[in-house]
Amino acid sequence: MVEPALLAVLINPGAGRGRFNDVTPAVLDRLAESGRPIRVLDPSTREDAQAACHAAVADGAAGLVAVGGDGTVHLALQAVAGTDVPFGAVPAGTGNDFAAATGVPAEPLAAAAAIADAVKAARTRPIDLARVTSPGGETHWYGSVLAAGFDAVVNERANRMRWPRGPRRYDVAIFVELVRLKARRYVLRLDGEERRLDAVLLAVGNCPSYGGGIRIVPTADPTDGLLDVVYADVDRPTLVRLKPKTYEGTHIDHPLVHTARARVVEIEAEGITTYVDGERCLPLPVRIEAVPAAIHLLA
Ligand SMILES: Nc1ncnc2c1ncn2[C@@H]1O[C@H](COP(=O)(O)OP(=O)(O)OP(=O)(O)O)[C@@H](O)[C@H]1O
Repeated sequence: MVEPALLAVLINPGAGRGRFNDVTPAVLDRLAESGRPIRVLDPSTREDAQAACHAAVADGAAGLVAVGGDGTVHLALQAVAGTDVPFGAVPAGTGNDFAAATGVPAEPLAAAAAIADAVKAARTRPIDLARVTSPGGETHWYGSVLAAGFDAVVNERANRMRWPRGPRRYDVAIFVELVRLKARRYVLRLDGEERRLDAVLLAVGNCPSYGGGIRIVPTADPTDGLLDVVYADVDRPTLVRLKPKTYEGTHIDHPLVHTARARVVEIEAEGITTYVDGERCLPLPVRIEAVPAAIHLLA
């Protein structure tokens, strides 16, 4: 008898500061209700995790499931994008923005049950991804948001800092970068149409949010085949006042906050390394392309 193709499950035990580790066995039980043998991938480094995802896809897995937050989803997306291997997300991170935007149940066990059902019924939904390319041809996929302004600079500073640990590091990085805040000169090309602008904030969304519910690109829709862009040139007090509004996405009502939509977005500026799905990505300049139906979501 031929064994049915197995369901590969990438688990990030560090996601959500480990607070979902207790439910992992029950998540695996739910996934097993799909009737597929489960293969758990729990590599110890990000690089091993990436390699294990690619190997699972190359071996013809029936699906690849990421149990973790947006960083874990990001790793799995690099392997499933553009293939026929379906993808499932079980939200178990600090930020689960991709899962939230694509209609995945917020509760890990409910998400796992929905994936098992979808596998059994061979039911998937097409979801767009964005593909970022450097001038040298290096490419990365992302699901949620590319940050190329203040938020990217804050991430970069926080990553360089050794102290303090935990979320306090971000508070310190935000403070330092607010003090140093200055607009940068960008060249933005939207489907080839060039805009030269000064901005402190520039984000490109396939989905609306990052950072666990910050709706920085609130109009983004991962099923419309397009990317949404938000940029703003505001001073320090205005940026601080706009921050709480980003949770609702109402910052885009401010007259100095601009939105746009395109299939291909090109960005140039000096001294910025982009962040996608909360992960360090390519330095500018980059080209970002919306890729319709790049994954088949189990949900
Ligand atoms: N199996 C793994 N082993 C080691 N690192 C991993 C593994 N899976 C994912 N990672 C990395 O762990 C980091 C955090 O993962 P993720 O974003 O899923 O969790 P989070 O709790 O939402 O994130 P954060 O700690 O940034 O708040 C990411 O950089 C991701 O690439």
